[in-house]
Amino acid sequence: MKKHKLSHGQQRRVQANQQRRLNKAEPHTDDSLLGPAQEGLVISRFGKHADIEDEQGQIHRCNLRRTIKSLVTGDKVVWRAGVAALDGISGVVEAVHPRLTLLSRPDFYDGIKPVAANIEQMIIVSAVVPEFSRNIVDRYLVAAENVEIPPLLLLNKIDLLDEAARAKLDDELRSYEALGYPVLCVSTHTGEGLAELQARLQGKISVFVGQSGVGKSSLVNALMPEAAALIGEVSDLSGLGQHTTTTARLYHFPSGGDLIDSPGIREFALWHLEPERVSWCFVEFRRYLGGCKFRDCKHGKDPGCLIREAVERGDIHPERYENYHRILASMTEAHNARHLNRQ
Ligand SMILES: Nc1nc2c(ncn2[C@@H]2O[C@H](COP(=O)(O)OP(=O)(O)OP(=O)(O)O)[C@@H](O)[C@H]2O)c(=O)[nH]1
Ligand SMILES: [Zn+2]
Repeated sequence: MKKHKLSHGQQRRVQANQQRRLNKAEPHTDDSLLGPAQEGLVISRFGKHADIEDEQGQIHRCNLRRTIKSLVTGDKVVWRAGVAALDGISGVVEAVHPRLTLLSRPDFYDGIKPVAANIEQMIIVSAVVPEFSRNIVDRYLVAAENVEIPPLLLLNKIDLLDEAARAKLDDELRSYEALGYPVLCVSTHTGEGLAELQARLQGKISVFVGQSGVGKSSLVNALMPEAAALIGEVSDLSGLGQHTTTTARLYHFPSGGDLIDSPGIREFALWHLEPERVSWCFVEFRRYLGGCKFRDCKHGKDPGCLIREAVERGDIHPERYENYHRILASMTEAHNARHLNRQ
């Protein structure tokens, strides 16, 4: 779509409106009444406010300084407490610390929208029934590699497998462990593997991602019974009435570690990446990248392709190679479909 140009008069009006909005966003707090600067953690962000947890675990609803360009759940901040005002606001966020990681999603208006910061572990949940899907797992692994958040493969509903099926699955899983990915089999029904999962959650911020029906809600329920009911609902501590259905929220597991969750995060998926990036996201391809005979090698039938040769030698799993091409093909298809829609 073509953007049309604004006249000078229109531009001035747009600027004046923006300024008015900014003025409104400025905290009505009197700086002389603010306490000393302290560290905090963003539990949730909505509109012009954020719930900040202090180092004692207390939550304060804060305004944001105008200088803050972006603030999301999981951000570590510097903030100052103020006198609780009638509207429930009791502090100001002054600055945001640099982020270790950032999860974003495509946004219709802004292109891409940040959703959560500082996630340290992406738990890719899949179910072993109707069957374990390498293709889905590989797509999520690419998504995790792309945002550079270490993944953990979690196979749920393990109670539904008999011994033979379990042995077959273990073979498949060993090929992922060989790539350096940790793998864990659990059952929220029998409790198998949950203690090990709790150990894996310690000391970091995790997210659960995976397709509908794999058991993410059951997992949250099993690990955090009292918070599960809240997730995806309105978080409204002050009665301000903002609906935050899609806002991500940070929860503490009673057994240690943190979870950032929202319906949007659970559906986190792979969107368009450049083909070179997809190749890089297949960790076992990295050592060969740049070494193929042709610089623009598509790693298909091209002569002198190091990656295909590695598959033929048995150094790369044939299904990983197949899924790599499937991912590229589905991206091209989606890209072409979008392009057609725009014409
Ligand atoms: N047999 C078995 N069934 C399970 C297990 N965990 C979850 N389920 C069942 O799987 C179904 C889906 O579980 P949910 O927890 O709702 O899955 P979800 O991933 O949250 O799905 P959405 O809410 O659709 O995103 C439910 O019927 C659960 O009872 C398990 O360990 N074993
Ligand atoms: Zn190649």
